[in-house]
Amino acid sequence: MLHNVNKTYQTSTESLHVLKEINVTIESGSWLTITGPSGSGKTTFMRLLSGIEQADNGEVKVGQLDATIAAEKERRRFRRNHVGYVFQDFQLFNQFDVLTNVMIPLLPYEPRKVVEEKAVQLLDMVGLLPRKNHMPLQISGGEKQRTAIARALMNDPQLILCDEPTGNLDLENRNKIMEILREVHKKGVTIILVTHDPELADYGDLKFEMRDGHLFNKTEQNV
Ligand SMILES: Nc1ncnc2c1ncn2[C@@H]1O[C@H](COP(=O)(O)OP(=O)(O)OP(=O)(O)O)[C@@H](O)[C@H]1O
Repeated sequence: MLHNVNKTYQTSTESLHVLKEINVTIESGSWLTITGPSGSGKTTFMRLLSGIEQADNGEVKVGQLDATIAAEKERRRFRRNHVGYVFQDFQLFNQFDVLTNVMIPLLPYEPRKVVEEKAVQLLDMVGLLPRKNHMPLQISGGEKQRTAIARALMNDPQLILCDEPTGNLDLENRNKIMEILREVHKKGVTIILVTHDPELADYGDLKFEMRDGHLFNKTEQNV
């Protein structure tokens, strides 16, 4: 839930008011899609939800976390335990194989054997078990994104933030990624998807558009 939220970035030369009076309530288990021009504030919105950034004012509450007042350490713990983040550019570690990339988020916290078993299960779910020992540079873009999704699911997140997850992919891979996200959503995970793809923008229970830092609810117009 975001209530009257503003976010400004301060650079050496200017103050950039990126999010303006954002108000939105997202029910647990829903699927929210956000479209909007480049630079309108979509990624910043996601960064507030994940607790990476903090708002200037207003309220940001995500599950049990009051991100407005929580300290950095608490926000990091919340992110680690409850949030999965999927990026357009995958953000895999090229020096580690697919399996290790998926294991990374949990490795510091659980026994290696347990982590590996879980990573193998998730790689199986996204259809990548045969690629588990490949390096990221040896797999396709679609496979990289499926690896990144498996990694994002390692902590059994209640919320998955997908920032243009299919932006670099062809139609076939886009559809595969969406199919996986749909399966995850069926299990009750909340999904927030930022996309420029008009077909994907039509997907979801809630449809919003970000324009110049304002978030507009487009849901009613589509029902
Ligand atoms: N750390 C930062 N410091 C200063 N300005 C920033 C910072 N991060 C983002 N901005 C600026 O804030 C504005 C919104 O950025 P944001 O990444 O949220 O947009 P976006 O809608 O996600 O764009 P795109 O669709 O291109 O990813 C942009 O003008 C960007 O240049």
